[in-house]
Amino acid sequence: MTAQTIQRLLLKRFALATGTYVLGLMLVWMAYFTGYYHASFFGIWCTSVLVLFCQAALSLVFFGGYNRRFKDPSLTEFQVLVGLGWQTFLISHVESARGTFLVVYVLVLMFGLFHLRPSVFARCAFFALLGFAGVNLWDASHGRLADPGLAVIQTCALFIVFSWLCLFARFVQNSRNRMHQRRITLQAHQETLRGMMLQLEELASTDELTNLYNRRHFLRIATRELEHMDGNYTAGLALIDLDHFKRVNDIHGHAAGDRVLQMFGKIAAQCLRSDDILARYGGEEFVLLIPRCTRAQLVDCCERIRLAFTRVTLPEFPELDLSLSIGMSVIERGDLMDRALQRADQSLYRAKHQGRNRCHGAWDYADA
Ligand SMILES: Nc1nc2c(ncn2[C@@H]2O[C@H](COP(=O)(O)OP(=O)(O)OP(=O)(O)O)[C@@H](O)[C@H]2O)c(=O)[nH]1
Repeated sequence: MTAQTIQRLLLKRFALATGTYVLGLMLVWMAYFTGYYHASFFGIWCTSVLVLFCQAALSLVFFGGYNRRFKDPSLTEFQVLVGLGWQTFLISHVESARGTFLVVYVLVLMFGLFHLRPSVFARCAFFALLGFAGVNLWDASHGRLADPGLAVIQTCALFIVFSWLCLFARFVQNSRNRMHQRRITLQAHQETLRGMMLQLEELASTDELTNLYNRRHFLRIATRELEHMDGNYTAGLALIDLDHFKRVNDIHGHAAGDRVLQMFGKIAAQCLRSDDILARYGGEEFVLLIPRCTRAQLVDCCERIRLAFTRVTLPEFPELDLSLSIGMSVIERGDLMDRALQRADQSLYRAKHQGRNRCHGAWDYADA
């Protein structure tokens, strides 16, 4: 959850609390007009203004984002304590209706049930009980408590309800912790799965001998590249085939052949830019796609690869004489990959038949 989403939730919660205060005040005024709230009109008016003023000040804190500077940006404990303070103040002004207003204690504490740590919640409940008992004791000491027995029963009832709420708060907190733990475990599993997916994708797209892309992956990304091709540019395609590779295998063994294939991958990659796409097309044949490339640039690049490969030496096979042939084709916007590959293949065929160790472009024949 982002900080913004959390703040939006906190604002909603604060608005809910303010709405509850307004309803509470309406209840107090009803109690006043029905004769159950004992205060002067000025007194109840001042209390109402003060309650609304407190909420207005808190709204400045929340809507100004200052709540984020606190360790607990929801300011739940503070809000609950303020609510309990007002409730105790209300209780001290009602006598026969005191029992009716007890339910407001539960309402205020419910506000902190899901957010406060069990110990903090218990502290708030204790504060509420102390307030209620204190008001009754104060009234008793001033001879104003009409029914002391009822006050004792009410205090005991509050104690039982608060104890139950404390247990419930602990249960809620434990459930939340368990869910949090599960979410973390789930996230860790997701990370592992994502890593495994990446590994699988890499395995499925890479030729394990040369570490180059395989044919399937090349066709996928090359086709995508052609689809997004800019009409102002052409792309270069080359089919590269190692010359007399069968001989390498036959004379020096399969391991030597493998080393040569790996060497080619390394050497060719050194001659290319990072966005050029080189792949093993099959056996000792490779394919290269150079995005945004002119005919001249394609020839330059292929010649560079050809010459670099002829200079390759393997210390364990010093007598190896390596070369390769390349068939090239330029792709324009709207061209099909299959057709471009066919042109490059025909050029490669000609390069082979004209003596190998050379690069041939499809345009050489098209223009002729
Ligand atoms: N060592 C090794 N050899 C391979 C691999 N894949 C294909 N080959 C061999 O590559 C050789 C290809 O031979 P040919 O298709 O006759 O081609 P060539 O000998 O290079 O002849 P030209 O292409 O006409 O120059 C075969 O002997 C295959 O066994 C591989 O992964 N490792």
